[in-house]
Amino acid sequence: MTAQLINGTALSQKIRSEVAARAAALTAKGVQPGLAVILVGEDPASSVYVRNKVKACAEAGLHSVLERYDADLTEAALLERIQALNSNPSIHGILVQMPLPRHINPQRVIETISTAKDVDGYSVQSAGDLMSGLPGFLPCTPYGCMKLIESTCVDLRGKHAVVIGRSNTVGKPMALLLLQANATVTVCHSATVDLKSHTRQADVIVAAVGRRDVLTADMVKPGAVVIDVGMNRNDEGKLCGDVDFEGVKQVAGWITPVPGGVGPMTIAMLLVNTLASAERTLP
Ligand SMILES: Nc1nc2c(c(=O)[nH]1)N[C@@H](CN(C=O)c1ccc(C(=O)N[C@@H](CCC(=O)O)C(=O)O)cc1)CN2
Ligand SMILES: [Mg+2]
Repeated sequence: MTAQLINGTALSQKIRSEVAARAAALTAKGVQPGLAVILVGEDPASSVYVRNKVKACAEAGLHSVLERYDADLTEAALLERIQALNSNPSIHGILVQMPLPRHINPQRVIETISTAKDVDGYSVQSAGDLMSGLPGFLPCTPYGCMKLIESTCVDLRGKHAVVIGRSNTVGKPMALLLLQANATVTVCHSATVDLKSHTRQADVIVAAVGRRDVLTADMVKPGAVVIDVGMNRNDEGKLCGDVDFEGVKQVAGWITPVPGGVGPMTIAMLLVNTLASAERTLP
């Protein structure tokens, strides 16, 4: 058996076209959705991601501003910039690219972003909204993973989903979203005893650890849906996920590749959130 590929690049393109159509309609009503992207420092990967976000905005008809600062920007100066963007009516979403330099407290930064503009869905309020089933911005990566799972047409109701990883940005919100979709959810992590005994029972596995080969073929039930959030480098320096793709695709029913799976969906869902934020400003 060979798994069917879940193509995140194709799905993200489709979502971005839908965003473009809705953004055009909103712009015609006098509200062009606007995103502010803040990058502090010179991290090469982060520079690529913010460039891709700005480009994705332009392609979908969203207006964006990119603010780049040197790595020695003070936390106070960054908070001041965020406050200015909070009160700028042409900006509907504010995003501070992570990771930040070590002298800046990321939680303080995130909490300074107005909840109404927290399109990364990282704030305590957004997390609480998700926890409570209230409307709010969903964090882009787990939101994208849900869209990838939906695209398989596998009904999550009553299914066993195993999330490997418990980060605030992926693992925990992922578990809540799967729960909301009526799956039975297990969260595994670094202290989990016998990870394989859990994953072997799973109909859906989301691997979000940040370490390659966390999930191998012997750990997967035949036919399972496997979503790989990892972004690592193999011995040849090639990008790879947390899943042993070549092995697991022989067993799984569906699988996301890296690259071309979850990554592109993160940016697509950022556009969805920014558009939704702008739509909320209409009377
Ligand atoms: N404020 C935020 N910071 C960070 C986030 C985030 O959602 N908000 N997520 C990551 C980085 N990230 C977006 O910011 C991101 C990472 C990867 C991709 C992506 O498309 N990856 C490609 C491969 C790219 C490559 O070749 O290097 C893929 O998987 O196909 C998009 C967005 C951390 N920081
Ligand atoms: Mg807040």
